[in-house]
Amino acid sequence: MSETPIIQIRDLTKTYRAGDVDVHALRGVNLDVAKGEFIAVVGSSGSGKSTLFNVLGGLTPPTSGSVHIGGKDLSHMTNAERTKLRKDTVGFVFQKYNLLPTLTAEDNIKIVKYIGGHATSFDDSFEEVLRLLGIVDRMKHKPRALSGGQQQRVAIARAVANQPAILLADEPTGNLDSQNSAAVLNLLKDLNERLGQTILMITHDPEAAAYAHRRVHMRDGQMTPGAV
Ligand SMILES: Nc1ncnc2c1ncn2[C@@H]1O[C@H](COP(=O)(O)OP(=O)(O)OP(=O)(O)O)[C@@H](O)[C@H]1O
Repeated sequence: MSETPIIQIRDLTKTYRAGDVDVHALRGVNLDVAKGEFIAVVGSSGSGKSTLFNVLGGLTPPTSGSVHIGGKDLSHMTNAERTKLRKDTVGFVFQKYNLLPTLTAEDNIKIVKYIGGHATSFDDSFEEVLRLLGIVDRMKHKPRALSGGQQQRVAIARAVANQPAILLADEPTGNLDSQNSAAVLNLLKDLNERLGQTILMITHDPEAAAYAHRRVHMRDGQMTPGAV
């Protein structure tokens, strides 16, 4: 029995207006992502990868085409609906960890829950996530007292704190040495395999892409499939 894909993208276009010039960042992208997949999005600089993530994450509206996440159509959402999508359905991890320097690791993670109006203490299932990420004993530290790899793990914990339907990771190992990169990639793999987290990850690194089940290529705003 085949389930409806958690992400369905059809004929998606995004055109930016830069002065008098139209920049066609996405030119008809089609993609289905099954629940529980881990997909690497690869492609040269300027091919449209970040634009695709910005549309999927509700940060920017598409120009045409459709995007369904968990059955909801993003292309016709109001700004308020897109904000809700960002809060409830999508988790983001970036190359820069974007942690608040004055807050402890614990509060950096919990802030998502405060904003979301949810519980202010970690429940048992989230303690499991923290254990998986290997940061239980780092919760009282501020970001400057953590290594880059540890900061990225805190950022990942924050991204999955609300149990998002999809996790979007944009070059999550771009700032890390090879040892920390491997640790972060193994954690993403664990989140995927043990908790069934659906993950899309942009990367320039073929070794990072090899952690995914499937690799898709962006080129000039279009997508071509590719095997890992
Ligand atoms: N806000 C914007 N206004 C105008 N043009 C933009 C904007 N954002 C992106 N672009 C253009 O859209 C195209 C796709 O950019 P995008 O950032 O999506 O590519 P990318 O594949 O993520 O690149 P990189 O790997 O360098 O991050 C590029 O030509 C870029 O210059």
